[in-house]
Amino acid sequence: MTDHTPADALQAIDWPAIHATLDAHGYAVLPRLLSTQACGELVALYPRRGYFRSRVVMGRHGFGQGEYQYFGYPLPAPIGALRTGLYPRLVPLANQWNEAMGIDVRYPSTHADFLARCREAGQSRPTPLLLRYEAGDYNCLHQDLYGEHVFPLQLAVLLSAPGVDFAGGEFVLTEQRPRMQSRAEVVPLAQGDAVIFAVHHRPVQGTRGCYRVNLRHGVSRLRSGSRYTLGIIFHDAAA
Ligand SMILES: O=C(O)CCC(=O)C(=O)O
Ligand SMILES: [Fe+2]
Repeated sequence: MTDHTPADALQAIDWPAIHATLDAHGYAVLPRLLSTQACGELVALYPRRGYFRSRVVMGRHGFGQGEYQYFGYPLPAPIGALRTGLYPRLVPLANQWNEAMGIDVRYPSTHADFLARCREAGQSRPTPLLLRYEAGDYNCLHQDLYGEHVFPLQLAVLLSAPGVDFAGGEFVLTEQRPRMQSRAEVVPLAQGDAVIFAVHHRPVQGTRGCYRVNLRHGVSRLRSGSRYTLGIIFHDAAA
């Protein structure tokens, strides 16, 4: 979508189809959400420390191997626009999921109002991030929970070109169903593709009513090259 703004790209998406896919599988891919050029511009931010509030070396925390940096406020324009523009498209599904899971929380229709709710609970630090993996690096299965307030869907955009910039490094999701063994799903992504996925859990309709499955996501080991990702999480983090 080289000549389109993020707002145009979001406008062109068939959201009912995305919601149906998220309901069925817990994740959905938005092909070519970002152009090759936009991906390159985001990767180029990585060494520019002024954009970021903190850097995490994953190996120091047992999170895997590789590193990531959280953006500070104000977010770079394309990231802020994506976060603000995506949120209202996901609210109807987030509210349906909570209703189906018997969770009382409902989400306000604008991201500004949801961030205000986060802030009142002490969650005021921005969570969008850039991740960088080199050969041998990986991201252990995890959930991006940063406090009491959680928006149930998040997004990751692959900024590098698989097969060109790197090999291996697949995006992986696992689902743990109650009293059952976990199931893994590998999500093939091209450069600029985004995957929307459940942060924590999602409802699944069974023969005897609705149950919750617990999701985790991570990245398999990079065989070679380097791989960058943009992560967009809608709740902010506690200090
Ligand atoms: O690098 C990836 O594909 C996964 C990034 C991630 O864990 C996230 O965006 O929350
Ligand atoms: Fe994550």
